[in-house]
Amino acid sequence: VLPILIAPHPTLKRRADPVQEVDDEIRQLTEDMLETMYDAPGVGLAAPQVDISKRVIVLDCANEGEAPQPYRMINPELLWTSEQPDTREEGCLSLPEIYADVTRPAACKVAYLDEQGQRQELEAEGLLAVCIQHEIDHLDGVLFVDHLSALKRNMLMRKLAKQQAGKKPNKKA
Ligand SMILES: O=C(O)C[C@@H](Cc1ccccc1)[C@H](O)SCc1ccccc1
Ligand SMILES: [Zn+2]
Repeated sequence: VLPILIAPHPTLKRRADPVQEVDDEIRQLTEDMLETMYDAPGVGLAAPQVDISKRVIVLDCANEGEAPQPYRMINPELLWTSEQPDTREEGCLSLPEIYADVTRPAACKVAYLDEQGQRQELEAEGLLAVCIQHEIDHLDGVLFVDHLSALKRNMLMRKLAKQQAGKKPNKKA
């Protein structure tokens, strides 16, 4: 299980680098990320969240009790997003206990390389579409709070800072 970065952190605001070759190191990274995601638990995870600035995301939006449906996406790109919007309360493993309604295209189509380096295309709607867009945002240094008004974002980031201050033992003490 890899440590997940908590915002604010420079890696979370940086544009991640494309993967040049899908090799064993990248395949190991996707497995480590899936293990970390399931442990959190979450339905998605982007490499910058574990302090690796590479365009790699993993997701599994299967419901409890359903068979897992893990996706490993390398260099994912949105080919198409629907005009039709959808609003859903989002959270983020890098913004613990922060939730807000975010409006995004309800459906999307993504192209990516799978763990064998094969080009795949996937059309998604519902939670899967939201998750894909939320994770690709991470690769571009965008957090879900960046889709909110400055007022709301600042309020939520102050709440996060206060919450995190309360947690970390003061080294000096
Ligand atoms: O931090 C992340 O990127 C993982 C998020 C992805 C996500 C956020 C909002 C909506 C869809 C996906 C985590 O999965 S947040 C935890 C969670 C768990 C179940 C359902 C929704 C969010
Ligand atoms: Zn997130």
